[in-house]
Amino acid sequence: MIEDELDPGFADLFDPQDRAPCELYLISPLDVGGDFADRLAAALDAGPVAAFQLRLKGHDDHAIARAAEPLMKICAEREVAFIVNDSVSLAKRLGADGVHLGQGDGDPREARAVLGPNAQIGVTCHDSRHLAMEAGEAGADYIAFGAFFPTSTKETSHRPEPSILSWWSRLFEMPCVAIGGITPANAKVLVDAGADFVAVCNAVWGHEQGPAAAITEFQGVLGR
Ligand SMILES: Cc1ncc(COP(=O)(O)OP(=O)(O)O)c(N)n1
Ligand SMILES: Cc1ncsc1CCOP(=O)(O)O
Ligand SMILES: [Mg+2]
Repeated sequence: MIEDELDPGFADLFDPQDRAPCELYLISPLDVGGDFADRLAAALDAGPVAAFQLRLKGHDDHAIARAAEPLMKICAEREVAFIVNDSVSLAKRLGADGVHLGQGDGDPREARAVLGPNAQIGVTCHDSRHLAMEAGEAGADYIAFGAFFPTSTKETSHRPEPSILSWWSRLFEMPCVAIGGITPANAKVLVDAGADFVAVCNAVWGHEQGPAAAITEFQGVLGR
């Protein structure tokens, strides 16, 4: 595989185990109505969370902006980064901390020009080392690999091996996010491989005992 040939062989340049502890990156459910604001607050109060991504589909910007307002406040009060999925213009309009871009969601360079130097810009890289290096060159702040495990949250067609996280974290300081079907029961392999963040949706919002219980369970497996 051509991408494997890009590995220059500096296998132990950085040890993934020496990186900062892995942190939680929460992805919103598609419906943030009803009591979701209370559920978000409960989740964020249950343990450290680095970032929350508002991931809504099929709504116009006005509706997303209305939904975002109380959630942004909850995040800001707890110093949790508020990331908008898909839309640079919406991230700008909301004054969000950053934007997450898929491969079809726009160019990180244009996002930087619009959002400025302090914005967090993340880029989906599926299972591709090539896309990850491209995103790094384009000025991304983090790259995301996935889906590592089966998920019903999104249709996915890429299934990286955890070793892609080790490869990345040995060579680059830029943080890498692992996403896709991650639960407290399967996260450890990604943490040990070098994930800087695990991005999670269903394991938190769909947890039988509620989101706070999920956050507590994740805390038990995020240490290296
Ligand atoms: C942290 C993180 N990683 C990956 C994705 C997926 O982004 P994308 O490929 O654009 O798919 P959608 O989420 O837009 O359906 C993400 N949102 N966040
Ligand atoms: C948005 C996204 N991108 C790749 S997998 C995925 C879904 C993550 O949600 P879950 O943690 O429920 O699998
Ligand atoms: Mg997208």
